[in-house]
Amino acid sequence: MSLSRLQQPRYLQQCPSPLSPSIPLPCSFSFRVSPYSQRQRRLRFGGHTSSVAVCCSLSQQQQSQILSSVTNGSTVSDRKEIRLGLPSKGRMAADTLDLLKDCQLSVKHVNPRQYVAEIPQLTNVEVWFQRPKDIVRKLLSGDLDLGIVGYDTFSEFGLGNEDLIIVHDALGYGECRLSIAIPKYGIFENINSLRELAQMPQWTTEKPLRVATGFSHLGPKFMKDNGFTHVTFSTADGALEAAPAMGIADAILDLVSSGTTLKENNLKEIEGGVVLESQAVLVATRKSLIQREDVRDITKEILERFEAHLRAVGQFTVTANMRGSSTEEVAARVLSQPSLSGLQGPTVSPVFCKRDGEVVPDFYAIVICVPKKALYESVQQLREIGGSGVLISPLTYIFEEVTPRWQDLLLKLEL
Ligand SMILES: Nc1ncnc2c1ncn2[C@@H]1O[C@H](COP(=O)(O)OP(=O)(O)OP(=O)(O)O)[C@@H](O)[C@H]1O
Ligand SMILES: O=P(O)(O)OC[C@H]1O[C@H](OP(=O)(O)OP(=O)(O)O)[C@H](O)[C@@H]1O
Repeated sequence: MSLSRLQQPRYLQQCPSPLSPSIPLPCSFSFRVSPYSQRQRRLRFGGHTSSVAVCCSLSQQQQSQILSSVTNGSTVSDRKEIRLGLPSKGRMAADTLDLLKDCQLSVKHVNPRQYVAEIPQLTNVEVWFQRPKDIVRKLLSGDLDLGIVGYDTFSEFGLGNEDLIIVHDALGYGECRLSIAIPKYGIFENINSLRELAQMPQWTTEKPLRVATGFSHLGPKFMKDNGFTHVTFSTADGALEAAPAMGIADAILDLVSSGTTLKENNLKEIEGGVVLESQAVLVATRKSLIQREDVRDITKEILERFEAHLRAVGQFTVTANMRGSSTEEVAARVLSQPSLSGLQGPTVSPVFCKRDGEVVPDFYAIVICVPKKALYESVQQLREIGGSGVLISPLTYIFEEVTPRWQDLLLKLEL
């Protein structure tokens, strides 16, 4: 499909305005950077600090209102094209494009100010660049068929809706965890677990535990599931780590990857405080997959490419020469070594030469895949059993006979 067609206003008219945020939370911080360490969170509100706590637990009624508002969008059968949502900016954007490129699915993005692009290898697929949370909302409303987001965003904005299906749960980037953190000092000095935090006598109806978080769905649910009765939540668009030091919150619930931001703000994680582990995932809507064969075909192709690439990323191909009496004898020697069994066992091929006018096997060439982590160990084991001329090459794709995640998906769809 040519971009010129995509640029026509019809598409822009078809694309609905973004849904309102799933949870209307009135409070957000604006801040300017002060001359402290980059990861220290100091917020300034025109020279004054402000203390705001907004209770944002969701009632059942609110949740069902949100769900019905997001599921009443356009139906998938209205559209002929297949829409894939990709993060428009932020941490996930570049890595997502890199993954697609590594799978020979480069996105052709002619104009960086436009939010629509194409993947020439995928017929009839429109790429829409959106904020991760909007990708999830638009999957729910039926305005996207497929999307790539962090599992945290999927869980927070997907609200457990069964129409969203994770097609690939481990795309290998955007790794982080959603975790509770508390100050290292003061009344929290000796608190090291969620249980201890819940049991602190300080939390009462009048003075509940105040948690600052951007995860207004997962936060209250997690705390309730873990026995916190006296707890309120406040929110902000970033720099949550500043909230305890500012006196706005007692604890925070935020994403952590290296842990540097917590450390530099005198905060610590606690045992049992991880709500979820996250990385980038490929999501599709059940409706699109069930109703449209072309969506299933494209999903299968993307999934197969992802699986083949990601399987290959951790492996090297190793070839070596070896003397021996037969292919079976050489194979047995290779298999006697723990790191040399490859993905399905070694390939052993005779290398022929002409001796006294006769064509005979001179030596054997073996080919195996070895995990990158076990490379040196494997080379040593090969040498021990007589391997020579060891060649190592990177692997690009490993296509298996079947794609396990595709089989799982068909089962989930009952197809
Ligand atoms: N250390 C980290 N902190 C935050 N997000 C991380 C981290 N490591 C990986 N991620 C992933 O990146 C995503 C954040 O991406 P991005 O910066 O675009 O989001 P955002 O700031 O939440 O989006 P928005 O600007 O739309 O509110 C997270 O949802 C998570 O999946
Ligand atoms: O464990 P670390 O590696 O230190 O990363 C964690 C920090 O990264 C994210 O913030 P980000 O940098 O995206 O800025 P934000 O606070 O404005 O969202 C997140 O909200 C944490 O603050």
